[in-house]
Amino acid sequence: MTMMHEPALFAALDGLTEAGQLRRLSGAFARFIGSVGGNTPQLMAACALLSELEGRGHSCLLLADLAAAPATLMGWTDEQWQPMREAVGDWPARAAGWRALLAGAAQVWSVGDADAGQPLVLDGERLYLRRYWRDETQVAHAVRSRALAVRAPDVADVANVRRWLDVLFDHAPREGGADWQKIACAVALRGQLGIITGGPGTGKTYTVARLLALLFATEGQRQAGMRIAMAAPTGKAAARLKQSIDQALDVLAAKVGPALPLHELAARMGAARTLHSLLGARPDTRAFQHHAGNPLEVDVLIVDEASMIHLEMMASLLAALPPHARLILLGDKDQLASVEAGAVLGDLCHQAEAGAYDAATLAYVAAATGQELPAAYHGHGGPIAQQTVMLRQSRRFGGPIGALALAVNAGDSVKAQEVLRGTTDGTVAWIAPAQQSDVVHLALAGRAGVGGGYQGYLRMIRSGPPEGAAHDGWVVSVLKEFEAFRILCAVREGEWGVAGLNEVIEHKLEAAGLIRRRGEWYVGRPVMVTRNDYGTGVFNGDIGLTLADPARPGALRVYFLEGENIRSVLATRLRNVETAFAMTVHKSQGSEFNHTVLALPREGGGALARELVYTGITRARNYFTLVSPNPALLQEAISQRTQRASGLRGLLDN
Ligand SMILES: Nc1ncnc2c1ncn2[C@@H]1O[C@H](COP(=O)(O)OP(=O)(O)OP(=O)(O)O)[C@@H](O)[C@H]1O
Repeated sequence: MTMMHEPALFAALDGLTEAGQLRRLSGAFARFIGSVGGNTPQLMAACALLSELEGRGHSCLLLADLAAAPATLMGWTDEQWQPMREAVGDWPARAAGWRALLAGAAQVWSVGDADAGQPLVLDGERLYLRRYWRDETQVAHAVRSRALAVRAPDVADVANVRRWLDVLFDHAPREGGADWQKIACAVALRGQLGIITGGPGTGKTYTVARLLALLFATEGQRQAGMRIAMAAPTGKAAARLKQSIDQALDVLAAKVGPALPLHELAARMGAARTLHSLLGARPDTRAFQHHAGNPLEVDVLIVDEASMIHLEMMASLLAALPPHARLILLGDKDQLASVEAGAVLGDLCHQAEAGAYDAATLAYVAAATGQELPAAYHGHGGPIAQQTVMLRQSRRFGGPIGALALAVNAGDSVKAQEVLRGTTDGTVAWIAPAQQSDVVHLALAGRAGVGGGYQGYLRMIRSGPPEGAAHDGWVVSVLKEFEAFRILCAVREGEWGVAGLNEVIEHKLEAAGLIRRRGEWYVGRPVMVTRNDYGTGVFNGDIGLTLADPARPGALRVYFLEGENIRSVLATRLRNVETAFAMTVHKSQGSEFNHTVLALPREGGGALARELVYTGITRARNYFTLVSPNPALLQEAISQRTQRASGLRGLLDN
């Protein structure tokens, strides 16, 4: 049956799609929902918005947002919004009005009522696609029960913990004050969940290596069979985690000597894996081999770069973890959230800055570390806050890059501009207003006095391996040289996006004689994998370099660096890849480059926010260059925060 309102509403949805403001999928979803039950224009409009928001990373639609200002929420102009507004007619101005309306729809399950498996879920003041509601509820439940499983260690145990902590952290923090690293270890030790957040170089891996040693030291007989696994969302981040932990354990082993067999611990840990591989991803299905019915065989699981984990993955991970196992999440809560829906780490850490530690935690921390936390960190933060510690002092990020990251994170664009303009030692530079040719120049030769640029690794490729050098060793050095520099884009499309910049950079490198393009594949082409491919063992986000195959004249192979090792795949076997001289900030998470260039576009279009700029800056190890055609845009980006609608915080705090 065609309803009276449908033609106008369909036209409005199509209009928004054509204007690039609505995914085709969102319009189709609204139509689908309208076709499977009684249909009102309000319900269909809400569905289109819900689906659109899901595509932008939100896990639900807040009815208050729906009632207040959908155009602002969606970033639409009044003109773009009006046709939909008119087609819908009566638009309730209060969340309660929407709630009553949606609760009456046959396609919506109101939590608490009899469940008939409807596709939409109304939970309080939030409307969900069922899958996200289920994932969110499961994550909240699993995380809470882990956090609540805090053991109250007896006095002798706490004394033992304190003794070991004093051995493992044998000097006071540099700037005085609380030793958050030590506190993080103590807190993570007492339960099945430990969340350690902090910016780059604040010692997350340093701390977790000590936590492992502490576990090893305090578990007594149980340590012998302790199964430890390490994972991260990407292969690169996993390899980095493994490398840092191994190094930290080496240093520690030398320090503690035979009192603790740390080499044995390191040997027992094995490689770090991607979450996909840990959970046993299978081609063509979202289901994993490991789940509640077939849990992972681990006692301790350390997961790095947790800000990149999306809601569905977190739900799968928690489901697959046996109840007795300890989960340690490491990550920077201020980084960009996952591309897919959810901002799980941000939600879990929403009280991390404040601490909000209750009396029991404060007493335990005092007993286990000898530290009385200042009143500013006291509170009633709920179970997750008790198991969360934020590391606040960066060891690597002093100087202008650190100051810039701090200013951006604090939303202080005046300070950020001061650092960008006032830095004279070359560590930070701002090219604005910039031309595309400025980026091209950086891509070729880097910045004067600072270096970088792609000519270094391309020259190494042209010269080939030195006499007598092993091929694999040479490939590692070429890959490392390539990894020293990267151009990051805030957006995908347009002159200042990934596609536009890759095109002009390739052109320039070819004109300079550094690459010779013969069709899609050529020697020196950096590529990024855009889809998991189980056949070849490459995963979304992996970055490789194309080189001649030493075993097959004329053939090309793509080499991927993992720690000190390489993996390679014949170029012709890789289907879902794109050129990666320039890549998005999103895809750069989990990586760091000696010199990082961040290119902002001419206009923001709602895509730019503080988290994106912060994530871009913190990818730089020693040098950072900001390139922007429109200097005013930086301020706009810094003032905007990414807010993702989710019910997770509420569920966690209840
Ligand atoms: N308490 C400390 N004393 C001495 N050195 C430290 C301490 N904490 C961290 N470091 C050193 O600082 C550097 C950064 O630490 P680490 O790699 O653990 O930081 P991170 O937070 O894991 O960084 P990333 O964000 O890159 O993962 C390392 O070289 C580490 O050895």
